Amino acid sequence: MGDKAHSIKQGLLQSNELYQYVLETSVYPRESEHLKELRAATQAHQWSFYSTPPDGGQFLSLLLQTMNAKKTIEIGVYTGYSLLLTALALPHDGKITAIDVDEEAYNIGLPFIKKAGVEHKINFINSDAHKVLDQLRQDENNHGSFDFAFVDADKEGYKNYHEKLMKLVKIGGIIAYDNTLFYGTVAMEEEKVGLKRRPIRKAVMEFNAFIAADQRIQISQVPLGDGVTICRRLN
Ligand SMILES: C[S@@+](CC[C@H](N)C(=O)[O-])C[C@H]1O[C@@H](n2cnc3c(N)ncnc32)[C@H](O)[C@@H]1O
Ligand SMILES: O=c1cc(-c2ccc(O)cc2)oc2c(O)c(O)ccc12
Repeated sequence: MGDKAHSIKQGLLQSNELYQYVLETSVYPRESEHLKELRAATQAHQWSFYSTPPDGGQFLSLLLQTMNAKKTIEIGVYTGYSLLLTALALPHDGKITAIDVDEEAYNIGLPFIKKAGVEHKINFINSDAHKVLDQLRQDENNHGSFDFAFVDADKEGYKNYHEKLMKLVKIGGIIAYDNTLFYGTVAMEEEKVGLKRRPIRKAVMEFNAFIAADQRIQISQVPLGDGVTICRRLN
């Protein structure tokens, strides 16, 4: 179900055919039915392109399970594709703090989260994530307590999120940032990028340079989905 949902996009690959090949060979056959259903329900929504692409999602799921993540934080939930894949990847007693200003979008995905039997792992906070991170930081018990963070919200806020998350994620923990190649616009001349995308492209480019210079983390720029940068906290 919903396997054509991403057929109009080629992601960052050379061709649509190659992207379809990856999806149909390696991703869709292994995607949970709950994720397929949530993805299909999201298609009717006006910002369905916000949803984490299934190939990027599959990678995050592998990462979460490889590192035995138990306590995670997600900034930018939308209808919950990345949230549901995280909840499915965590153990039964895993916990996710999920933050978004848009509760209506979350309610579109919630029935699928419930059907998958993983709602108990999720603490959804309907608020501005910058404020929530400030509140979490005020309690020292939260310092170094998260195994994993996924950031997929306001791209202009990524630098700010990074400083706050560096306190909350444990040494050896992972912070994953989505859209760090932003449709490939980061490598395009500004004049060739549509006006609407320019401010986000600029913010993403500044963030990429900033993160590359941060010696407190190890990084890898993964060209999956819309580009995901994986950061491991070193100290
Ligand atoms: C790209 S979508 C997230 C997609 C989601 N990860 C998924 O897989 O479907 C970005 C979300 O960030 C939320 N957002 C933007 N700025 C925010 C902020 N300052 N605090 C909390 N949520 C924010 C938006 O409401 C939107 O739902
Ligand atoms: O085109 C977008 C825009 C955003 C975006 C920009 C600013 C915000 O405050 C929130 C979201 O996010 C996107 C995204 O995550 C994606 O996967 C594709 C496109 C966009």
